[in-house]
Amino acid sequence: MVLDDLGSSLRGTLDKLRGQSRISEEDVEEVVKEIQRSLLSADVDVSLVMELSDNIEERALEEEPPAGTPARDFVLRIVYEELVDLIGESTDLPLEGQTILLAGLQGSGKTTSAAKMAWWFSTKGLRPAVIQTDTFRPGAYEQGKQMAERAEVDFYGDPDADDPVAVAREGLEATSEADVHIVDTAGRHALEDDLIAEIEEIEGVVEPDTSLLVLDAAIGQGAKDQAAQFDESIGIDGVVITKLDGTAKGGGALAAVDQTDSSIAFLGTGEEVEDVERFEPEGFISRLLGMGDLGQLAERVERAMAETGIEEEDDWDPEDLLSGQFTLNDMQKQMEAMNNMGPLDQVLDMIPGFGGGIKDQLPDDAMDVTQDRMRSFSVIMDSMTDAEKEYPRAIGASQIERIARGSGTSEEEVRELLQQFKMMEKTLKQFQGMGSDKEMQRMMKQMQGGGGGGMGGLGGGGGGGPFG
Ligand SMILES: Nc1nc2c(ncn2[C@@H]2O[C@H](COP(=O)(O)OP(=O)(O)OP(=O)(O)O)[C@@H](O)[C@H]2O)c(=O)[nH]1
Repeated sequence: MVLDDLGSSLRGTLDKLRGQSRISEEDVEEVVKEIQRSLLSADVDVSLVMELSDNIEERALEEEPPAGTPARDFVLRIVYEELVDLIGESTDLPLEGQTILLAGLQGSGKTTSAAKMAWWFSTKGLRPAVIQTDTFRPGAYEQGKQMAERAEVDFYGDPDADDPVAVAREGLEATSEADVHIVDTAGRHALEDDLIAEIEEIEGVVEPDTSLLVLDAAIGQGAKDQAAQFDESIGIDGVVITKLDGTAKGGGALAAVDQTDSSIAFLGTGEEVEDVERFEPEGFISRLLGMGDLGQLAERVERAMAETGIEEEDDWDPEDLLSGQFTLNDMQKQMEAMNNMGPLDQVLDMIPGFGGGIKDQLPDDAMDVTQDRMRSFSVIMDSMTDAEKEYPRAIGASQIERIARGSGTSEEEVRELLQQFKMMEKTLKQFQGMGSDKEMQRMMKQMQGGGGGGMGGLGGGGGGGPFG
């Protein structure tokens, strides 16, 4: 993830300010250096880094912290505001009928992103269609068609055509019932004149509401020139950063955003159609700074529940993870849903207060429930009584023996299940009171509004002793 490194290094630096009420010039310098180091190693353009760090330095030294605000919170608020300012708002994409044109170099991820975005719009209740105008790359038609099938959205393309402009025109007609049209275009190795002329023609026919530049997160400094050229020919309104699952960088894309004076629309985080996130600057930066991002978590949970078949009335949301209301009876459902949400590591990062060090104190396998283990757990649970599932702590040796016999497993496996339950319960209890949606909003308000009090959840404050 872009700037992933920034969160942990910055937290370390900021933690040194804990307990201080005033901030010295050296402290500010250290924070600023840490930010520069992280941003530069994520390929962020040098001039952007300098601008950001100058602003932070100036404000931290010149602004007067509101009375009673600890130095750490004050600096953190400035860093947060300046990062929001640098990264900007998310590209405006209203949830209504519109046409989106995708541009980018070969292999940047346009075809994949077209299907992902269409999928995203479909989850918002719209009817999207993908129009594949890439008549240049053999296989683009088939790939686009398959991805659109996976996303369960309309698709138009013509494998035998050689005029992309005609395909664009026919595609819009053929998919006139769709609300959102996403027009994929051909990429070339580099920006060649014929590519530019072609995309200008397509743009003329399609008349997009929004033109997005698709960039591979690993692009680095080259992003700037590319963005400038596309911007000049068709006008770029936003950027889609792809392959963020494969690199810790992505800063190059920020230069493209800056160059085109645009914003980030979507982030691509994998090869599947669901591996897409609408870019949300506040959530993104909160996550980056270790404040968690409950918005994203809620969206993932919603999706995971749909896949697991957990009904709405089961009422399982991230708050349940934080509330400590946890029995063996529902552990199974939660494990399945969690498994569907992706690596638990990432999920935990989204919970406020969790990014800040507590996770590092957990044994590696604390919550590592593989599918095999889950299967064997569910066989064991089938041999338990309802009361045992409600109150697993009351299960004694003779019951363990009975359950093992009944489920055709060993006593050791039953103990392992109970151990897992205890670990999860204990871990979840640690979150209790550390963060909730309201708490998160309160923290954000404090950061934005400059109220006193502490950023309680940050830096892994509360929690009590984890596993020994
Ligand atoms: N891991 C990962 N792979 C991605 C992502 N987005 C795209 N890819 C992969 O990157 C490769 C290129 O993606 P395409 O969507 O074909 O790129 P394109 O820009 O349409 O390529 P051209 O049609 O040749 O211009 C494919 O193998 C995709 O599966 C992503 O977010 N993560």
